[in-house]
Amino acid sequence: MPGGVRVTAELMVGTDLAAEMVANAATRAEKLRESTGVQPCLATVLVGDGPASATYVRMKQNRSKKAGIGSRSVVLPSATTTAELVATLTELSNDSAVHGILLQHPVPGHIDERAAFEAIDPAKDVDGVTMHAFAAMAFGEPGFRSCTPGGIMRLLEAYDVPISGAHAVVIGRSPILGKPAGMLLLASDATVTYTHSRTVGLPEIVRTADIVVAAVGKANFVRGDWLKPGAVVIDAGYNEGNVGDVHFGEAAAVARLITPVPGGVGPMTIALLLEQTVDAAEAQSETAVQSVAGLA
Ligand SMILES: Nc1nc2c(c(=O)[nH]1)N[C@@H](CN(C=O)c1ccc(C(=O)N[C@@H](CCC(=O)O)C(=O)O)cc1)CN2
Repeated sequence: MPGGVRVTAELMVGTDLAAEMVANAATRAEKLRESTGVQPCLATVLVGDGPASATYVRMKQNRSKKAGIGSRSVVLPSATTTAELVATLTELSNDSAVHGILLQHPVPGHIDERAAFEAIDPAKDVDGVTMHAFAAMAFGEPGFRSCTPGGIMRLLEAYDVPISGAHAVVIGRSPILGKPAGMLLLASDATVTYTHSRTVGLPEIVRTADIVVAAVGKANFVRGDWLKPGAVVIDAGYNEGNVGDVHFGEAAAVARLITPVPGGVGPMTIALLLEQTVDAAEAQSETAVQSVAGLA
């Protein structure tokens, strides 16, 4: 928690809710193992040696392990080509012992990340990065959610934030965060404004928001005087040193509700990943049973 600041906003804490979700996923994983002998398994794919990405992947593996979810770790060199990465993801997609696949974002710049994401079988896309998952989010249909955006929606729900009719301003348009976050908010009947690096007059636009989702990857980027008093502020930033995209001290004096960094959106991201891995394992073992019975 950022120290020494005057906080008038209520904190939207993700840690407890995330812990509940992980405990629930662990119970379901255990039940599945007892009833079918199947242990949910998440394959993580990391390309290159970026220390932050390596840390996040390790966190995902450690938390999987604690929840009784198996993990398969694939680490590829920075020079990996798009074709090689696609081949790895296709192989994992065809491996019946793997139920969920996560390709850590970002991949090195020479790789076509969209082509790589699309090599993930939608049934194993527990990180919600394929176009299939995006369409389900956009149309409000069931399916895997991108983990941070899905986690944000759970937090908004847990804190009874009215979404229908609210003006939500999303800052950032990354494929794993800003874009799907806007789609999920739209599917819940918010009026959504996407903003990004080419947006003109960003502070004025943000000042009209009832809900602000900051997902730019720039530490302390959103200032207190950009916010409408009483706004709900979701800080989805994960910058070096555990600093968010929102200037917490300034924003917490203006907002009604605000997520802290750390302890806000971050833990929800991993909790949803584990929950969706168990969802995938349950669905795949059900399909396997049906196919043995000649029903699938
Ligand atoms: N394929 C994906 N790539 C990336 C994603 C993603 O969801 N899918 N998200 C981001 C970062 N990220 C996971 O990869 C991530 C960042 C931070 C946290 C987190 O829990 N942070 C803690 C603080 C860190 C700590 O406890 O040491 C917090 O906010 O409380 C989780 C996930 C990038 N790429």
